[in-house]
Amino acid sequence: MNMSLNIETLNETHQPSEAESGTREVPLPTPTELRASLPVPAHVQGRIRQHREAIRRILNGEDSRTLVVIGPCSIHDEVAALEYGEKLKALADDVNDRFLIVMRTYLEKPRTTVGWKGLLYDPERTGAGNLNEGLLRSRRLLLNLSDMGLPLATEALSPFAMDYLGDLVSWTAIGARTTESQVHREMVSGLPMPTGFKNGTDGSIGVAINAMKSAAHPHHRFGVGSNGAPAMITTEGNPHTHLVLRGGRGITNYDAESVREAVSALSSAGVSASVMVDCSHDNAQKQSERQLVIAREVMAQKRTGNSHIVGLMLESFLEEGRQNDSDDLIYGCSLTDPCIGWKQTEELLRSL
Ligand SMILES: O=C[C@H](O)[C@H](O)COP(=O)(O)O
Ligand SMILES: C=C(OP(=O)(O)O)C(=O)O
Repeated sequence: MNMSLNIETLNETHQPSEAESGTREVPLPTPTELRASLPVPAHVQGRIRQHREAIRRILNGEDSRTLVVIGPCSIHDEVAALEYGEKLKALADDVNDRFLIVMRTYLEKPRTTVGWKGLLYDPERTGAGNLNEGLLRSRRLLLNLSDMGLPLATEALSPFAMDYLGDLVSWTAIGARTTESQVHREMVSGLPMPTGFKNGTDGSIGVAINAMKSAAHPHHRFGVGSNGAPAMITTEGNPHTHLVLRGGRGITNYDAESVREAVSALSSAGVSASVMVDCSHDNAQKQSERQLVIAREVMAQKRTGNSHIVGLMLESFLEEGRQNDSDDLIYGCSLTDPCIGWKQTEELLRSL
């Protein structure tokens, strides 16, 4: 793997310039440059195409397995993420007859107000931000995880980030805070992988339904061309989208009645009625162990005939819970939302 694009060279050749407003600029490599310096080997590219297709088949009801998008709320430590990935890959192979397991590799975090925004923005978590380093470390991590044979999922928060990393991703989420955004809907219209739209933070599913309709359409949007210059990007429309139920404003929406209502609204709107249930976020009300109860309850709905439920999302890491950032971090424990630990994860997926 060619690692020749290094941060020092980039920062030397592109000195920050002071704009009139007082904002600062640090140039970044173009997406083409970053992809060329850390390319995806041909065998991994082939596997990613297969993973995307396997997910599409589940969404279309052609494969009865359950799609499980699982992993840390956010990645702050690549070593722990790789250890988690190795364990998850072994487990995924064992339960492959029932589940298609996709690892959450969330490198960007949407914040309610402010907070650490993820490895991509601030890999050292100093608050200073370093997108050059964040891009290199994020792409390297996704390459290493992909090389293990794991399908990867992420939340696409900045449309620019997908230009740098999207070729390594098999399933994408648009988060509750951005489902209503036209810019995100336009981006999904051009994404080559299946994408889930979360319901809004207030629990509304109408915004996700509108997002699915919009993303299925062609769009013209602002973007960056392959030479790194601004370009008008024309997208074809992404027909492989679905709703993710994550609860909202403290109210859950994973129960049979809520799922039925969602399926009926999706069907009336003429969009895909396949639903993934996010067992975390407002459904779990920040109590990680509630995810276990929710996953069992949702799988029971599926077993008793609700074929519209195609997937689960779970937040899981090596250690249970969460921690505040400090100089004395617990290895493998989330810095953002609480996660179930590895032991709980393994027990859950083997027993479901
Ligand atoms: O998934 C993680 C969080 O719920 C999301 O990023 C919002 O976090 P915040 O409310 O702590 O900012
Ligand atoms: C931020 C996330 O979810 P949501 O958009 O549902 O809050 C997430 O899945 O990490």
